[in-house]
Amino acid sequence: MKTIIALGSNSNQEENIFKAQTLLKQRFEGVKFSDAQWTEPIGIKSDKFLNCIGTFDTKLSLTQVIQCLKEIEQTMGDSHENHQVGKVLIDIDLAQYGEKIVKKIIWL
Ligand SMILES: Nc1nc2c(c(=O)[nH]1)N=C(CO)CN2
Repeated sequence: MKTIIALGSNSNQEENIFKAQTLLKQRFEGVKFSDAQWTEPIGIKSDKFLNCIGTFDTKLSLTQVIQCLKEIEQTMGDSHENHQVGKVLIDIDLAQYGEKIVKKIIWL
């Protein structure tokens, strides 16, 4: 299934986006990334976000893809506690799975 994901970080941004891209390449063969772009934080007071989009083709189900993205976030140390204080180490959202829009990307 053709899949679109959105990556974002507002803390140690360049390093965290790079690390997430590396982990995603290990999990999803052939994943391609857009250039990363700096964006103003939306909905929270924080440092700027570094955002990018990833696309890949997968045989995994929608639930499995979401689970896999969550595991990568956790591996990188992202947590609810950090989010509560406005710190997003890494956010990897499933935006589109096949024809299904799973989540609107707010910063686009
Ligand atoms: N510009 C921008 N703003 C955000 C983003 C994001 O990725 N980019 N993610 C959020 C939730 O994690 C909240 N606000």
